[in-house]
Amino acid sequence: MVSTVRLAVIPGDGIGPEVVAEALKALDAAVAGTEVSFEQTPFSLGAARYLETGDVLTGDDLAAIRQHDAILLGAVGGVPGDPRLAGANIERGLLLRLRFELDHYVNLRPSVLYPGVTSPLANPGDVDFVVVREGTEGPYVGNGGAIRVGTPSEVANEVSVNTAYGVERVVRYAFAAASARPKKKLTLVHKTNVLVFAGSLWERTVDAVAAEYPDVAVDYLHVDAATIFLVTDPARFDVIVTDNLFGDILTDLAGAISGGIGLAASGNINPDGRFPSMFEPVHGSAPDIAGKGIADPTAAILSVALLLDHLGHPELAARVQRAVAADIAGRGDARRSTSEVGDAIVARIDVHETQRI
Ligand SMILES: NC(=O)C1=CN([C@@H]2O[C@H](COP(=O)(O)OP(=O)(O)OC[C@H]3O[C@@H](n4cnc5c(N)ncnc54)[C@H](O)[C@@H]3O)[C@@H](O)[C@H]2O)C=CC1
Ligand SMILES: CC(C)CC(=O)C(=O)O
Ligand SMILES: [Mg+2]
Repeated sequence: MVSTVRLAVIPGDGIGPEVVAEALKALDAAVAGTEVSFEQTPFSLGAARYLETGDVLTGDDLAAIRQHDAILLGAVGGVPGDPRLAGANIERGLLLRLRFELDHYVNLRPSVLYPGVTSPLANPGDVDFVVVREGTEGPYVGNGGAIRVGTPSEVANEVSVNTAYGVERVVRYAFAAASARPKKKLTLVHKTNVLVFAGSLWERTVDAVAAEYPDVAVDYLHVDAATIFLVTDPARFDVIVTDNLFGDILTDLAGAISGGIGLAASGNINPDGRFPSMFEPVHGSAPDIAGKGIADPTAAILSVALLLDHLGHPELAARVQRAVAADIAGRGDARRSTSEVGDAIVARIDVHETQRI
């Protein structure tokens, strides 16, 4: 059946537009010759737009984005500490607002150590796990405030919000994901020994849902210990379920052990399908390398694979993933530009049908 997907494209700031350009080339190649096509609408959003117009995300922007089936985002945010962006809070006003308004309660972040990738770990073993990070609650909701700001007696609060409704739905998603994977293991990561109220809610919810999934082995790690095991024994993980903040931190580490942040893809999923889900690399706008043409676009390209899978085209997703795996296997130490990596992956997507990897 012929289908046209309405795709909102937010290239964003820094290396965002550079990697999104390559991701779109890969998307075109993946759907070429199929009955799936994408109708793209670009949205100019991010720090650059704010500096030009003073707008971060208007009601009209949001309404227009909602009309799409999916979103591809590069990265947003300027140079950390740039005083011109002090009042804007691009990350909260744009990125987090999209995640909250579009109810992206699952932030899905797979980590796979592809053959040929150099991990900084001596013996990484079989790294193939996925972090299911809660995406709409936790300390990122903006529930806080400060008094006596700028004085020696300043007090600043940032409250973590955890609701039974919010925790249960993401835990259910994580169990279903674990049950569908070969290892069938779920690890709750939290800090229940000190964050006792939220920790207890997460623990009780996991225990309750676990009763419905006797096939899934469940364990628990405090987040500090989880960082140890991600480095010493990442193969022990299968599905990690955790809150918004811990998941943010753990997935940069997960990216680093699986070959670098330039390979780490993610999906901000609204599993109910009421709103468009949003796919983006785990990394940020990397102002330190922006404009140099050296950003690795692989994470953005793998985010396209997650997008295709989410839209019900696992065979097209696999086409992209196989091309990436083949490119990675042959990379060696040669440094390539952003577009050279994109072109090489696209070439492998194109030959996919004749040269199965
Ligand atoms: N989803 C998003 O839009 C995110 C936005 N940010 C924003 O991005 C800006 C920069 O944040 P940072 O903390 O520096 O994190 P970052 O992820 O942008 O960069 C961290 C380090 O990783 C490197 N790096 C990142 N992506 C890479 C790639 N594709 N290829 C090669 N190297 C890569 C960078 O050069 C830098 O050395 C900030 O404004 C931050 O708020 C940060 C994380 C996520
Ligand atoms: C604004 C931040 C929450 C973005 C980020 O670092 C992430 O989602 O990984
Ligand atoms: Mg992050």
